[in-house]
Amino acid sequence: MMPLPAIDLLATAALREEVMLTPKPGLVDSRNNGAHRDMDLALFMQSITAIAPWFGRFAALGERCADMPAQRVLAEIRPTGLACEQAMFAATGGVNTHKGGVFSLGLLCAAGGRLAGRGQALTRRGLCADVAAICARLVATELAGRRKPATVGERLYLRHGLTGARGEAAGGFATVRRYALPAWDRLSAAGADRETALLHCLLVLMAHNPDTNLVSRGGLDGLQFVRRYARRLLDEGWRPRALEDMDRALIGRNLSPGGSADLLAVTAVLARFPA
Ligand SMILES: CC(C)(COP(=O)(O)OP(=O)(O)OC[C@H]1O[C@@H](n2cnc3c(N)ncnc32)[C@H](O[C@H]2O[C@H](COP(=O)(O)OP(=O)(O)OP(=O)(O)O)[C@@H](O)[C@H]2O)[C@@H]1O)[C@@H](O)C(=O)NCCC(=O)NCCS
Ligand SMILES: Nc1ncnc2[nH]cnc12
Repeated sequence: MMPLPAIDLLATAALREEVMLTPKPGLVDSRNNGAHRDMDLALFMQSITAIAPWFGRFAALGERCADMPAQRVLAEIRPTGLACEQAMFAATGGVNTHKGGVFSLGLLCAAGGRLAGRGQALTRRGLCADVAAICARLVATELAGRRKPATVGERLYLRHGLTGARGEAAGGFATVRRYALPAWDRLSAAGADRETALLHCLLVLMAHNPDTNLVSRGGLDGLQFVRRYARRLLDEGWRPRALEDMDRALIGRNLSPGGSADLLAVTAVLARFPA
C-alpha cells in the first residue's frame, strides 16, 4: 500500500483537478469560463500556485495545536487564513477565485495536522469531526451575532438564514459526508472512471448544497433552479452533453455554483482516506 501524500498536497491537487474537470455547469473549466467575466482557467491556476504553500502551513499549525482545545484553534489559524486570502487576491488582481476553498481546505489541512500531532490515523470521520469541533461556535459568533453584514455570506444569513461555508464547516462537511462521498464510493465500486465520478459528485452537491454563490447571483429562485436541474439529471441519468446544456442554462442566468465546486475539492481530498 503506497503511503498517502500529505493532506496539504492532496488539497492542492484537488483544487487543480476541480478546475480542470470539464464540463462543469456555470463554472470555470477547460472548455469555457462559465458564468464569470472576471476569471478564467489561467487565473485559477495562478490562484492555486499562490495558495498551495499555505496548505502546508495550515497542516503545520494544526500539528502545533494538536493538544489545544478545538474551540481555540480557529483564532490560532484565522490570521494564516486571512494571509492566504491576501496572497490569493495578490495573485488574481483582487478577483475572488478561492475564498471559500481557502477556508474549507485550510480547515481540513489544519485538522489533518492535529490528528497527526496526536498520533491518530487520518480518517474521513476523524477529519470532519475535528473541523466541526474547531468551527462549533462559528455560526453563533460570526453570523447570528452580527447586525451589519460585511460580506455576501453575512448578508444572506440575515436575509435568508443561510450559513454558507461556515455552516458547512461547523457541520463537519455534512453535505459532503451525507451525499457526495456515498455517491463517490458507489460509483468507484462500480468501476466508474474518476472524471465521471467527480462530475456525478458535482451534480449531487449542486442538488443538495445551499450554495450562497447561487443565491447572491440569482436569489433563492436561482438556487432552486440549479437544485431541480441537477436532481433531474441525477434521476434521468446524464451524459457530458447534458452537462453542456446545463452549462448554457446557468450561464444564461449568470449562475455559478462556486460553493459546490469548493465542496467537490473537499470531497476529492476526503475520498482518499478510509471512512
Ligand atoms: C469564513 C469566510 C470564508 C466566509 O466568507 P463569507 O462571509 O463571504 O461567506 P460565504 O457566503 O459562506 O462564502 C464564502 C465562499 O464560500 C463558498 N461557499 C458558498 N456557499 C458555500 C457552502 N454552502 N458550502 C461551502 N462553501 C460555500 C464560496 O466560495 C467559492 O465561490 C467563490 C467564487 O464564486 P463567485 O460567484 O465568483 O464569488 P464572488 O466573486 O464573490 O461573486 P461575483 O462578484 O463574481 O458575483 C470563491 O470564493 C469560491 O471559493 C463563497 O464565495 C471568510 O469570512 C473568512 O473567514 N475567510 C478567511 C479564511 C479563513 O478564515 N481561514 C481559516 C481557516 S484555515
Ligand atoms: N471552477 C470554478 N469556477 C468558478 N468558481 C469556482 N470556485 C471554485 N472553483 C470554481
